[in-house]
Amino acid sequence: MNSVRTYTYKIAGASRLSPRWPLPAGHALITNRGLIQIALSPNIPKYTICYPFVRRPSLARNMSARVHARVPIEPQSVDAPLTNSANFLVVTIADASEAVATVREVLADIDNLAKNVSIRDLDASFACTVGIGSDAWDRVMTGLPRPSELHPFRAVRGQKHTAVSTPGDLLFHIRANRRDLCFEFERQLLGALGDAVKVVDDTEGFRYFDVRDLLGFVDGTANPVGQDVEVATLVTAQEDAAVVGGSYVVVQKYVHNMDGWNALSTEQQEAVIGRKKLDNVELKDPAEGKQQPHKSLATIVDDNGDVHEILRDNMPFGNPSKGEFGTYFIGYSKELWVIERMLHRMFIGHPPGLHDKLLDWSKPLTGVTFFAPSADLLKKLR
Ligand code: HEM
Repeated sequence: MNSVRTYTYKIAGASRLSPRWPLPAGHALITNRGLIQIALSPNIPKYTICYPFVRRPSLARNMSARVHARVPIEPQSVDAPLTNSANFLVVTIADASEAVATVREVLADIDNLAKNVSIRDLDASFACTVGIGSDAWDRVMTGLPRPSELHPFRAVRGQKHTAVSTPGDLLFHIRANRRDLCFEFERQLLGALGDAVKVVDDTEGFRYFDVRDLLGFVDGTANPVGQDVEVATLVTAQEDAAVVGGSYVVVQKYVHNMDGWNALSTEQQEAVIGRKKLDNVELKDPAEGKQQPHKSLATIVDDNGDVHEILRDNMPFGNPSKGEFGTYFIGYSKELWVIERMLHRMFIGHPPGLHDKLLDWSKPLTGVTFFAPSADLLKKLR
């Protein structure tokens, strides 16, 4: 992947220069939306002001003073660490205009609601990320910019399996190392929302042994780490200057046919996933045109050879007494098309017809797309 990173800051009274991409390393660009983007190579520290500015060095001199007063755009806690417990709460918003007003109030104040709970154990890595669905965006975020790629989840119909599209206006991805913190936050949140919303799904996820899913495989290994998390998940001005710092979020609640899965040999299961079960070592990809494992179908390489990563925070869920065993898939990306292409390759197959065999034992019950705006954009609801 390209090693040049682009950071975006809000600055006061920015002037206008027409965007020119890609921005070379060590160059900065002032956009017409009051944002400055600075492309840095790894050997230039993050907060250095870089010269020359694109096109107009005289403007650069004027701007440098203002850049010192920059305020980094604050994302939501998309990059929160993997935790032991989580709730994936999906709700729809009632029709009444008072309902929208209540939702706006609660979302604008969500950081304070989170503080109520997180302070009670600062080591528990409590975080809540709010996602807003396509239809709800125009109702809730009135007067604020709309993410350019945001649209309702598009069902993907393969020959054998379908990625269904289901309702959902808001997602609350609640995470903590303590179940009681997730519970308490959800209690306060739903209390504040009252009958402005209707819960369509609330899945309680738990960490299972060494980060394994209920199929027995370590899940999350190929996630980006360190600075690559931000690169994979947060929209920059290159993708969409209006919603910088936000992230697309796709969720799907899968249930597994455990009897069928357990009837396979370990080698058959490993061929489905593309990794060894015990030590998690990656298997070699089969030849092009042959049945591909899950991990290869979910790897997106563009025409330039760049890999487009996403951040997953999948969680097992279930209830043995009801025969329920599942994986809640959640993927964050700065580009919605990346997750959509993964789904296409999984359900239609690559080549078409050779779908992801994981689906023969995993059925999605839901499918919803959201956009998690930056924390700054949420505060604009105040
Ligand atoms: C039943 C649901 C699913 C299960 C149990 C599951 C499990 C796994 C496992 C065990 C791995 C290999 C280890 C790792 O890198 O994490 C993996 C990789 C991956 N999965 Fe899934 N997955 C599921 C659904 C999905 C969906 C719906 C997507 C995307 C739309 C997805 C995207 C990925 C990606 C991007 C990788 C890493 C590929 C790589 O670069 O090696 N997964 N998954």
